[in-house]
Amino acid sequence: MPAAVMTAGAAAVAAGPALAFLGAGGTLVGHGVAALLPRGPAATLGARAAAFLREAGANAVLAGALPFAPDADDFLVQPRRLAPAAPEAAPVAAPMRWRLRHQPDAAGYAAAVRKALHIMDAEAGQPGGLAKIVLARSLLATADRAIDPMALLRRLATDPAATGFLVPLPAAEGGAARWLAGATPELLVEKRGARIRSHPLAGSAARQADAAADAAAASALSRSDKDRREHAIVADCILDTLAPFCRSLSAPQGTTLMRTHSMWHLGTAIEGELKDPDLSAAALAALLHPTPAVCGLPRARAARLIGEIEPMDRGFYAGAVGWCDAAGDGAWHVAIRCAEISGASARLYAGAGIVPGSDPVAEAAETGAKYGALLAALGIALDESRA
Ligand SMILES: C=C(O[C@@H]1C=C(C(=O)O)C=C[C@H]1O)C(=O)O
Repeated sequence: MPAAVMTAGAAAVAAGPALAFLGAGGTLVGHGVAALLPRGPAATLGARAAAFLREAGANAVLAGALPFAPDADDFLVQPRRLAPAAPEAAPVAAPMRWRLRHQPDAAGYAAAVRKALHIMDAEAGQPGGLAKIVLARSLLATADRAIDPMALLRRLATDPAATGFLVPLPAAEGGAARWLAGATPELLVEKRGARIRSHPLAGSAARQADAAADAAAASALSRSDKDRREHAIVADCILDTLAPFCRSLSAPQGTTLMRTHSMWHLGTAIEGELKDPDLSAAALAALLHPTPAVCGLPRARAARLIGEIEPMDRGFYAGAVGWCDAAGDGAWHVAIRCAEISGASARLYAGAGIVPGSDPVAEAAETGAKYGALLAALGIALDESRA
C-alpha cells in the first residue's frame, strides 16, 4: 500500500471515487481516471502493468479487475488522484423495492451439481479425471431507482473480515456505467518487497443467528472430511504454484476456521519470500488465477465444464480485483461475494466447490447463504431472496 493511501481515517470524500478498496490490509481510494491500462489476457498482465508503470512514474498505481476467464480482457485504470482517507459512514437511505430473478433457482442449481457429481463419479481414479468443480449461480435484483455504488461500498466495508471493494467495469451495452462491488474475504496474493501472502478459503457453512447453533456449524465444518478435501485442493495448488518462485514458503498455522458476518470458512494463511522481489503482485495474481477456490481441478477441464453447465456468463465474478504500484507491490483479492452494478440493477453471484460426497441440496443452500453479504448491503431481506 503506498504511504499516501495507508490512512484509514474517516474524512468525507466529496465527489464519487473511481474505485476503492477498504479492508484490514489498508485503504486505497482513487478519484478520476487518468488512463486505462491497454487491455489484454492474464498471461500478459505482468508485462503490460510493468511497462505502463515504468512510464507513469514512481507514485503511479493501477487498480481494477481480471475476469474469470484468463484469456478474456482485464480492466485496470490509473486513478488521477489517490485520496488519503476512507469514505465516511453510509447515510440512512429510504428502502428500495426489489424485483428478483434467480438464474438458476436452488432446484436448477442442485440439478447442475448432480450433473457434475455424475461426471466426477464416472472419471474417478482416471488420470486427468475431474476432482473438483466450483459451480455458481446468479441473482438479478432490480430496484425501483438507481443504486448508489458508493453507499453500497460503505455498507459492504462494515465486515472486518472482508475487503469492501468497488471497481469500474467496461460500460454496459448502451453505454451505462458498470461497477463490480463486493466484500471479499479471500486474499489471492499480496506482495510487499520480497514478502508475499495468500489466504485461500474453501469449505463453508452459513453463520447462524443462535450462538450455540453457530458454534455447532463451525465445529461441524472443521470436522467435515468433504470440506477438508475441498479445501486442501486449493491450498496445495497455491503452494505448488508459488513454490518455484519462493526462497521460503509455508502455512505456519495450517488450516483454520475464519468467519465473515454471513459465512464460516476453512482458510489457510500462506506466507513466503520471493527469490526475485521484482516479480510483481500483478504477475503473481495472473499466475495463480483462477485457483480451485473458484474453478476446479484439473483447471482447464473444470473451466470448460463451468462454461457448459452454468447458464450465465461469469464476466468479472470469480476473477480477481486489486491494485499494484510502480514498485511491483500490491494486493489482489478473489472477486467473490460481489455483484455487477449498473443503474437500478445488481447481478449477484455465488458459487460452491463440488467434490465427491457433496450434497446437491446443501450446496444450493450454501450459494443462497453466500448472497448474504450483498443482500444485506443492498437492503434485501434474505427471506425475500429464497429460491
Ligand atoms: C465461489 C465462492 O466462494 C468460494 C468457494 C468456497 C466453498 O466452496 O466453500 C469458499 C470460499 C470461496 O473460495 C463464492 O462465494 O461465490
